[in-house]
Order: sequence, then structure tokens, then C-alpha cells
Amino acid sequence: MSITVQDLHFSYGTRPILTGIDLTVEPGESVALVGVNGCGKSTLLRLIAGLLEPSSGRILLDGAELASLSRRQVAQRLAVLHQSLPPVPGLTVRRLVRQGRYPHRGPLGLLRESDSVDEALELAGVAHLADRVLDTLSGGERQRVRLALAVAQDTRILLLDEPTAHLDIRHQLQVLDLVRTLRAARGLTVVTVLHELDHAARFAERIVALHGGRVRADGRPADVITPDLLAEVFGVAGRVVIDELHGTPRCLLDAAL
Ligand SMILES: Nc1ncnc2c1ncn2[C@@H]1O[C@H](COP(=O)(O)OP(=O)(O)OP(=O)(O)O)[C@@H](O)[C@H]1O
Repeated sequence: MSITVQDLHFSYGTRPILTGIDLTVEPGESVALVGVNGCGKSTLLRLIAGLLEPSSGRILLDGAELASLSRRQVAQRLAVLHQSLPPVPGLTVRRLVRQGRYPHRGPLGLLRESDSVDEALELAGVAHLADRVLDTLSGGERQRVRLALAVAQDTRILLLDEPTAHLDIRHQLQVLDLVRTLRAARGLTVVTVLHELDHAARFAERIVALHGGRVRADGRPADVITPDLLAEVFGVAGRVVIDELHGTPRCLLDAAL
């Protein structure tokens, strides 16, 4: 399922955040969104998810205007891994992940959820936490539960906002690998906000760098991740080398400019 963003503008109040974003993500493509804190990455993800309304411009999912789709229709097409979970006291992991199945509820309100919920819990590596209450989990455990919730929704588009936040290095790699495997198996279109440029370069086919409310660079990791980009977008002096094992760029960061 494709995502098309056309001349998108968005402001919080009078403060412009995004000013003329054009972006097409092809079906089955994996795109990493990068940029400095506060540049509007999460805002763009929330706009694509229909959680915010653009000031102007259009967003299309497989050619259908996002604005013309109901919340349920949107939820059948895309799942979002947010940066936080709903603060519902006493909510268990399994009950939360079951909520991911609601867009697929039948006309009689019947849910065929148990297989998908178990599969999602298993895939995200949190099956052993199924009966735990959310607020007793560690940051990393909660992060993987958020992934299970998004996976359970079983959509063709996955929008992931910092899926590796709070995770130790092994779980970072596991989660990114899992997303890559799911994408290949289910033909998912994936847009991921990532701070770690080496991860973006290795796990996404394409990197889009936001800067000053616009797309500053968009292309294959080796074309986007350059010393110029590190300096201009991130304010960092650095070198870029190619990791021979994976054939992807890696950043050696020398100093803040
Ligand atoms: N609800 C809001 N009301 C007003 N301003 C907001 C709101 N949400 C975000 N902002 C501001 O909009 C800007 C973009 O925020 P956004 O969360 O999209 O950035 P980001 O690139 O995802 O940042 P980070 O890397 O720090 O997560 C920031 O300056 C932020 O303070």
C-alpha cells in the first residue's frame, strides 16, 4: 500500500513545523525518517496516521484521500507504534494487544483475535509478559509491547516512531530485524523515525532527512548519509565509511559543530 504526501504544510498554532513536504512511499518500501530533535518527524508520522490535520496539502493511502477515510478504515490500513502507551491502570499486556484487533471486528462485534494476538505477542518477544500489568514493565519491555500492539493490527502500512527507544543493543537489533522480516513476509510499507543513523542506513532502503520544515535529502542511504548532511542537518563533524559486511554507510562522529 502506497503513501503519498503532496505539498503538506502543518503548524502548531501559528508556529510552522512542516512547510511543503512532498513524499511518496511505494508499496513494500521501507523508509527511515531522520532529523534533529523537534524537526517534525513525529508530527509528519501523526499526519500520515490521520491523527493530526494538515494546514494544507494532501495525504493519500493507495490513492485514497486520507481525509475521506473513517477512523476504522484508516486503522485497517495503517498501524502506528507511538512513543507512549495509554495510561490505563491495571491494563494487562494481552488486553492492550487485543485492542489492536478492534478495526477487524465483525458486524456482530465478534473478534477473531486470539491467533493474531498470540502471534503478535510471540513475534515481539513478549509472550511471557502477556498477563503482566503494563505499568509494572520496564521501558524496554513496554517498547516491545507497543510493537506487539502495532503488529496485531495486521495492516499493510506500519508507522514506527522510534521503535528502538529504551531498548538495549541486542533488543534494538532484534526489533529492527523483526520489522524487516515482517515487511518481507507481509509486503508491508514501513516508515520509521530513527535517531541512530547507522540503523537507518542498515535497515531502511531509503532515508528521508527533514530539516527546516522540509525534506532536505531523500534517497538511498549511501547517497543521503554524507559528511555534508551530518554537518548541515545535524550540526556534527563526522566521517562516513562503508561497512563492508553489510555494504551500508556508517558514521564516525567527531565533534559537535
Ligand atoms: N501538541 C503540540 N503543541 C505545540 N507544539 C508541539 C506539539 N507537539 C509537538 N510540538 C512541537 O513541534 C515541533 C516538532 O515536534 P515533533 O515531535 O514532530 O519533533 P520530532 O522531530 O519528532 O522530535 P524528537 O526527535 O525530539 O522526537 C517541536 O518543536 C515540538 O516542541
